[in-house]
Amino acid sequence: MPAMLADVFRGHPIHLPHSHQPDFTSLRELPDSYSWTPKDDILFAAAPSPPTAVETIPLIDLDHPDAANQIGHACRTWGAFQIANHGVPLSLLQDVEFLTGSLFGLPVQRKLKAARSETGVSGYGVARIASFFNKQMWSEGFTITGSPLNDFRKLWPQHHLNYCDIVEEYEERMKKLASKLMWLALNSLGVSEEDVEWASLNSADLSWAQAALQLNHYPVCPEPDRAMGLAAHTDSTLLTILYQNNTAGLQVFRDDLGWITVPPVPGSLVVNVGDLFHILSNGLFKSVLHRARVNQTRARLSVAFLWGPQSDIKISPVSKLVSPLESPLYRSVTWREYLQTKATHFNKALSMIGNHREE
Ligand SMILES: C=C1C[C@]23C[C@@]1(O)CC[C@H]2[C@@]12CCC[C@@](C)(C(=O)O1)[C@H]2[C@@H]3C(=O)O
Ligand SMILES: O=C(O)CCC(=O)C(=O)O
Ligand SMILES: [Fe+2]
Repeated sequence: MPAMLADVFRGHPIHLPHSHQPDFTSLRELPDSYSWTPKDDILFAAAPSPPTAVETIPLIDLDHPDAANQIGHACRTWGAFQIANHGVPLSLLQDVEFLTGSLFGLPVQRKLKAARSETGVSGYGVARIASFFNKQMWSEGFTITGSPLNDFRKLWPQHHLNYCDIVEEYEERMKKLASKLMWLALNSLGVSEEDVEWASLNSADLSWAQAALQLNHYPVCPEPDRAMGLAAHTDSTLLTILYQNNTAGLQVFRDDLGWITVPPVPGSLVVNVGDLFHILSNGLFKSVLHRARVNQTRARLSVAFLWGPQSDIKISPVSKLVSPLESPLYRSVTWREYLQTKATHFNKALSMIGNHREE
């Protein structure tokens, strides 16, 4: 029985005050505990892109004959891109958005019945990275790993089965899409299935992979310029596929450009390179630093499909991508070890896996 994501934080309890969430809707002013300054996050005030900025992550049509190269280029330059013609039915995206809105619209006491435990992954609460910041984030989240049945029964005693079906179908579609994207990106580097033996059993067998679904809600905020929806982070995944409702808020960071907003494109999905893909590609693909801002007029919802290998598979740079005269940039690591390193060292985790830490 492979170790599952749900066990990953058993030895890493974290105390987060899920139950002290304010009633976001009733606040006219931002409480001090939600007011961020550059002292709370050094990149908080880093150059935001002007509203007229033309540059943002590329939108790639998966039906385009050159899609693999476009994906490879986006992974090397931005670590993120949007996709159209991805094959996930619009009706399913709408169902997932409806489920997410309905979940966060429940009374807080009901949501707390499914609160995430201190050592758990699944359930309702603030993002796990909240423990690294002095200020609170203007958001609430719900994480799903494995079957959501038990949690959903507590949330919707009558309709939980319908919602479970939606999650199951969404995860099924997402895992096929994630695998397709991974191979398109790797193929663009000349890496094929024989070069990654743990993932190459046969392309229809995705049992080497696992995932978590993170639902996010960013309520309308009275003072968005001082608030933070989800603080800057990279995902620990191979790839993350993100659905955002029709409300801007996601930003990606580029050293040369600062924070760049990712405009919502109806029906499209955002793809982020995660830290494990950065490691696998020996640093050629960049795991993207991203965050979510909030606004004064429209609540924002997002759904992140966080995808990686089974917890005990060792990920190391593909040997074809390491020059014969150099050692790999990263040592090998399982997703379990990496999540645990991240739980303790947050954004330093990737450099801690590096083989050249003194540089
Ligand atoms: C598999 C996982 C990735 C994640 C930690 C988790 O165990 C489940 C939630 C994921 C999430 C979503 C919001 C941002 C993030 C950094 C966090 O705090 O929880 C990611 C984690 C991650 O990618 O490291
Ligand atoms: O809400 C967003 O746009 C970002 C969400 C995110 O980064 C995450 O869930 O990991
Ligand atoms: Fe993220």
